[in-house]
This record gives sequence, C-alpha cells and structure tokens, in this order.
Amino acid sequence: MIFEIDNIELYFAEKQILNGVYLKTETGKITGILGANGCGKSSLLNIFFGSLQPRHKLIRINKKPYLKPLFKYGIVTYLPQQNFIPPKMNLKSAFQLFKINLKEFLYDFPEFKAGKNNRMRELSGGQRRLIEIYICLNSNAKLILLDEPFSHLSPLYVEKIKKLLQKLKKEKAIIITDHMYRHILESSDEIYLLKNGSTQLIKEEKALEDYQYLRAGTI
Ligand SMILES: Nc1ncnc2c1ncn2[C@@H]1O[C@H](COP(=O)(O)OP(=O)(O)OP(=O)(O)O)[C@@H](O)[C@H]1O
Repeated sequence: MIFEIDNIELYFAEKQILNGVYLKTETGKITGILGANGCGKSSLLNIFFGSLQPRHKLIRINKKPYLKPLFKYGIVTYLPQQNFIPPKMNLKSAFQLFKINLKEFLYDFPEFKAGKNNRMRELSGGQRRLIEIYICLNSNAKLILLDEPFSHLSPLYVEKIKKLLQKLKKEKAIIITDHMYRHILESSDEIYLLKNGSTQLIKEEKALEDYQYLRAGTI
C-alpha cells in the first residue's frame, strides 16, 4: 500500500506551521522524519492520523483520495508523544483492550512477567513507553505513526524495538520521528527533513548538515 500526504497547510491562529508539505511512505518501508524542535513533526503525524484538521490537506492511499480522518478507516495506529494507556489500567488489561498477545510480549520481555498485574502508573516512564510502542507496532494497522519512540528507552530496549521494526515493516508502512537521529538514520529506508514548513527528501546524510539540521562535521 502507498500512503501519501500532500499539500498540507497548517496554521495555529495566524502563524503558519506547515506550508505545502508532501510525504510518501509504503508497505515495506520505514520513513523517518527529522527536524528541529517545534518545526511541526507531531502536527504532521496528527494530521495524517486525522486528529488535527489543517487548513488544507490531501491524503491518498494507492493514489485514491481518503477524505475522512484516516483513523476512521481503521488502517492507522498512532503513538503520540504522551502516554495513551490510562494510568489505572493494568498491563494485562491493556493487552486485552488492544487485542495484543501478552504471551508473545512476555516471551520477548520476560522481565515483565512478575508485574503483569501492575497498573501502568506503577511502571517506570520507559517501561510504560516500551509497552505502548509494542502495542502500536503489533496492532492490525497497515500504517503506523511513531512520535519519539526511542527517547525514553534504554539502549537494549532501543535495539529490540529497532529489530521489531525491521521485522514488522514487511507487512506495514511505518513513519517514525525522533531526536535520536542516529537511530532514525539507521532504521529508515527514506528520510524527510521538515524545515521552514515543508519537507525535503534527503538523499545523502551529508545534506542534513547543509540544511543545518546537524552541525557541520557531524556526519
Ligand atoms: N495546539 C496548538 N496551538 C498553538 N500552537 C501549537 C499547538 N500545537 C503545536 N503548536 C505549535 O506548532 C509548532 C509545531 O509544533 P509540533 O509539536 O508539531 O512540533 P515538533 O516538530 O513535533 O516539536 P518537538 O520536536 O519539540 O516535539 C510549534 O511552534 C508549537 O508551538
């Protein structure tokens, strides 16, 4: 499946945030979005998901326009920056609610076995994040949007999630943004830089220095 978002014009009050943004992703690919704080990455993911209505937007799947918010078609999952599983819910119920196989999770992450009846609020920030990422990635959605999945994870969890991403992308399109740009560069098949309200497809990593996303000499 090919997912495209095109002609995005987003304003907050009179301030223009996005200006003619285009982005394409497809099944089998991880598409990374990089950009400075406040450039509009989360807004763009929200628009793709359908929870933020911009002044203009065009979303196409396999070249066909989809006019309703994408989440209404049941084909997209979104990991927002903030926690989405209620703090009072325990781990077991969260997996039941989202119809994700808890046994498989506990096989990959056996350290959670003892705490499967713990409430989300009793877990650490990183543990909670890991569970939310895992639930998003294993949903039935054909398009997965991940806003800063790596930022709160310890290195071993980052490696496990990166492996999982490579496995799952065979059947899904994945869009991912994070300030841990090295993980994004390593995981992504294509990279867009969001700057001055529009996207730039990055062909060579060196261009990230030319566009002043990275300091010269970083790559
Ligand atoms: N609800 C809102 N009302 C007004 N302005 C907003 C709102 N949400 C976001 N903004 C502004 O829009 C801009 C883009 O915000 P957004 O969160 O999309 O950026 P971002 O690239 O995801 O940033 P970060 O990397 O820091 O998370 C920022 O200048 C922000 O202040």
